[in-house]
Amino acid sequence: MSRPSFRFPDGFHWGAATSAYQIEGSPLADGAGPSIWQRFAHTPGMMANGDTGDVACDHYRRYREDVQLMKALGLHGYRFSINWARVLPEGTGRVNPKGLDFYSRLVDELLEHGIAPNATLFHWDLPAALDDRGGWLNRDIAHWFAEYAEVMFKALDDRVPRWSTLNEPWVVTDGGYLHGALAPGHRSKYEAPLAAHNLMRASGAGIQAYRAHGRHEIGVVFNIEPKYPHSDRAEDVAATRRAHAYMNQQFADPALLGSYPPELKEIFGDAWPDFPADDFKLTKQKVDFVGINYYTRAVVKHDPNQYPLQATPVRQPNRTYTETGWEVFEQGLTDTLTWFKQRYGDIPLYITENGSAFYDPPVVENGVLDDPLRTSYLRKHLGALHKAIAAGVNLKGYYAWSLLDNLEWSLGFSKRFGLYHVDFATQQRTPKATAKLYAQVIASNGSVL
Ligand SMILES: N=[N+]=NCCCCNC(=O)[C@@H]1[C@H]2[C@H](O)[C@@H](O)[C@H](O)[C@@H](CO)[C@@H]12
Repeated sequence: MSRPSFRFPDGFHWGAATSAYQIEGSPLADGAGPSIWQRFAHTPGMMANGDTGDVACDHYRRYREDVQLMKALGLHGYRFSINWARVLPEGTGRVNPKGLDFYSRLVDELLEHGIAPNATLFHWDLPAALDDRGGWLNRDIAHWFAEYAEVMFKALDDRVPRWSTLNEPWVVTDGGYLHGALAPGHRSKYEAPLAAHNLMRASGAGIQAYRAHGRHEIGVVFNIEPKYPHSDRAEDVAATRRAHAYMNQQFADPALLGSYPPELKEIFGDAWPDFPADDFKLTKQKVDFVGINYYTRAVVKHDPNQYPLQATPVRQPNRTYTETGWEVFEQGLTDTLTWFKQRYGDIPLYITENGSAFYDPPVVENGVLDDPLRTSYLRKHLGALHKAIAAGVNLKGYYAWSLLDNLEWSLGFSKRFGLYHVDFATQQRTPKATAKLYAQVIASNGSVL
């Protein structure tokens, strides 16, 4: 029987992704202001092993070397984020030319090597100066973000073909405002919905600014984690519906439908504000694409003690789990994409992040570090993409998470997602077997799978 062909559509865009605080290092160099992650990482007890982004992958200084790694993979594009506080040290007003210059040099280096820049304006590292003024809890942040976005568009839109306003607003509010595990470390059921709403107001204002100044494409990036009921009991089905609305609709609905799902009022009760109707004229903007970050699924059961969802994930027997505790479940990627199209219409989609953290014994043969579990994850999830495309999903590209092993936020450097291994003591980059496979996938547009 002939092997199934996994050839992807002509022109399919293959990339890799990173984010500023996770790889750059030098967080306060050349006039940069502190971000909330610079502040959070230096707060005792917040970071595994006391790890910080002070050095990380030293990308701020080694970016030319890292562009060579991208070129070696044959990447079509590179998704990176901009540290807002490098460019606007106080978050608004004064522009730091050296901060802007770093991103201009990075973009030029990418273009020189035929790699399309894909810039994310906000990947969690809010300027600390804005957090001091209320941050995502202050409705003025929609204007602060639009001002920052306009500075970036005027500086780089001549060379950056694709922009995203936000990366994964759900993680910002769930981790940073409800549970407190991420910066800025708040724990409030009243703050989380306000932050979520202002994130989407800001995203809308950023898109409006792009329509006035930009010439290419802008979108927004959501993490979507499909939810499956643990049983067909009504309480488990209802818990699954709540979990789905909370993670997968809370941000896409105001952005793409101009409303919130009713489950959010059910979840937050008196903590769910009555938002002004006019706000949805701002949150809902035409997007040129949506980025979807997919990692895993959740099997959900009712749990009256779990706050605020009254739902909890159920670990599945006889399944492979990654180092971050995420089940390898590639069917969830296909299901996510077909669901997204069914709910929001035929919007061009990119997988803007997909990858896995596994422990790899440091066995290097012929200059390559073997990582069979990560390679298997990639193969399975690219196969799942192919199924979604065959089902009619308008998928334009895929960005592997991540180019480099990097700072996995409060989990530190121990969770390694990179196509390239990083020895953080020496900063030596070493390709993993998954990098070699990915390069073959790109060169053959998927046919090698
Ligand atoms: N339970 N559970 N569920 C899965 C929910 C995942 C939420 N976290 C992400 O998606 C983050 C995204 C982030 O952009 C990147 O900066 C992170 O390094 C990766 C890896 O963690 C992923």
